Amino acid sequence: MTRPLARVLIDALADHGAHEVFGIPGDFALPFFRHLERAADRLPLYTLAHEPGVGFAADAAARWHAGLGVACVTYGAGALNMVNPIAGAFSEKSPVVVISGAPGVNESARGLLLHHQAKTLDSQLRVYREITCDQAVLDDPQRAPAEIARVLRSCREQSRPVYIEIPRDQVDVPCAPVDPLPPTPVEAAAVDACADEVLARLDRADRPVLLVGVEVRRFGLEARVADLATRLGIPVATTFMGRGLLAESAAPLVGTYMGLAGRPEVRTVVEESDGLLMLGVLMSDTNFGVSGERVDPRATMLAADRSVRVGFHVYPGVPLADLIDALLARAPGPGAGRAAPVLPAQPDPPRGLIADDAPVHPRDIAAGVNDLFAETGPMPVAADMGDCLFTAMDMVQTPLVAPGYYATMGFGVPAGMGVAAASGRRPLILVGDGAFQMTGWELATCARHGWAPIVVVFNNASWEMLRTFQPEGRYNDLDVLPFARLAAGLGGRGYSVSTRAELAAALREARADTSRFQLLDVAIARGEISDTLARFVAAIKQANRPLGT
Ligand SMILES: Cc1ncc(Cc2c([C@H](C)O)sc(CCOP(=O)(O)OP(=O)(O)O)c2C)c(N)n1
Ligand SMILES: [Mg+2]
Repeated sequence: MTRPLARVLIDALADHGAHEVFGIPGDFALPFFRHLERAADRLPLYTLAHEPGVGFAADAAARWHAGLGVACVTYGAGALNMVNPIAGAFSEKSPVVVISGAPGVNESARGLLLHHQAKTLDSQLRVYREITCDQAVLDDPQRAPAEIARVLRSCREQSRPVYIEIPRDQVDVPCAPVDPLPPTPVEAAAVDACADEVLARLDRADRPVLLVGVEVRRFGLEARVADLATRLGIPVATTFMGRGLLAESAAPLVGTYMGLAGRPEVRTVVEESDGLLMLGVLMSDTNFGVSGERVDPRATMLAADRSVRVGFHVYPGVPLADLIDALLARAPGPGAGRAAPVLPAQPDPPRGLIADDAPVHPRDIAAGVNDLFAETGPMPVAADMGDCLFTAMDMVQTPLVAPGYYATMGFGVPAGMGVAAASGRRPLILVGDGAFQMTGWELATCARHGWAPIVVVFNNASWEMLRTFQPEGRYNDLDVLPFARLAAGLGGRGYSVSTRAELAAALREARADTSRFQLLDVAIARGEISDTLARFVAAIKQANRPLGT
């Protein structure tokens, strides 16, 4: 039984784990949006104001669901506007499906240059080939079902964005339904051999450690990894991007590894391990760039990107989930493994904000948020790039979406809205004044979707993180903007905060008002940065200092 191609694609997205669509239409996408609007019962459509926001929201929704995020845009001006968010999703292994409208199959035959066209009609496809793991152009309804099945399986299995282009004259063409493909075959003997060798190395090690990263979250493996660590009796650390993983479990968690920028006791455990098993970790500079000692590759094993490197050799085609299941099948029963490791004490996150007339420091925001969460329960958090992200490290562990590796600004506000759509919960958004000026205006779309996030703007009138690297740069001076006053015009409620007492009161009132978004415009003096950012910058400077200095 055939249905219009657009509806076949929408059903396939839902069948592969999509829960909603974020988008902005255009004339090349209008026919597809007509079907989207009719299919709202399967996939609700949320429109935003600017395509970067669409991409960030879809990325955050994908992370929240550990499923597919969907970003639907028009050809050219729309899709090319969204390149940065999708590049970030690729870097941070977020499974976003980009759907772009396109000129009709025969439109190019007229020999005219088409509006929104860049260099050539397939320039956009070539750009997206660089930031997605698979692509399809649905210009043939006979091949479309197989193309969609292939691309959506790639998205799920690789946890990376994919690109689907749908010419506007193909949207209503009759098309057969999509049969989801079976998982890509895995060589069981390779998985067994790999698991045997990994376990043997862990058994031989005096100081084995698990380091868990972003893929554990993306593939929904947190409970299995917690069980594995507990049964093996091996301490577990998370990477900067993996922060929050296992926080709710009984696993022997030592904390977040941030090299010289993190707690020395965590650094010691990781860097002095003689059997480091890294599960789903990105070998990035933000995870390892400020390491005290370079981890010894002979003592490390890395399972990521569907392969496992053990020392200097690699087992290709071994997905993380298959390895973890094989290790669990071999692990000793509960309590039969090594004696539970002695763990360094976890520091208490700052609490007890002193509500006085002192100016606000980033650590006061962490304390105020921790007090709030203790009182009324935790909220999911979306953080932008800047000191707000480093301050989030001092907040109690709650689900956090942030550009921890790709490090793009502009992520925070639209990502918080994506979490609101995906979770149905009220998020807390942390954003600097610089990043707010990029995508903060998306808050104006909250009212039509019924979202009421609490937004804390770290307003130091500065690109302060850059100033820590290059203090003499006057270009880091930004204007003091009245964000609280602007909030009302965008449909929200604003609070001007310049003292700790005003911060405490604003957090309480904002939490109580669920009628619209709440924006706390918190004045912070230039030069006042979180302790974590201060350590990170010092570590970067130390790690990058010229040899011999
Ligand atoms: C889209 C984009 N443009 C530029 C940058 C570079 C950059 C940073 C990173 C290093 O690449 S941090 C930073 C300043 C952020 O200012 P603000 O949001 O006010 O936060 P804070 O004052 O806390 O620093 C910039 C411009 C970036 N990360 N992302
Ligand atoms: Mg700033």
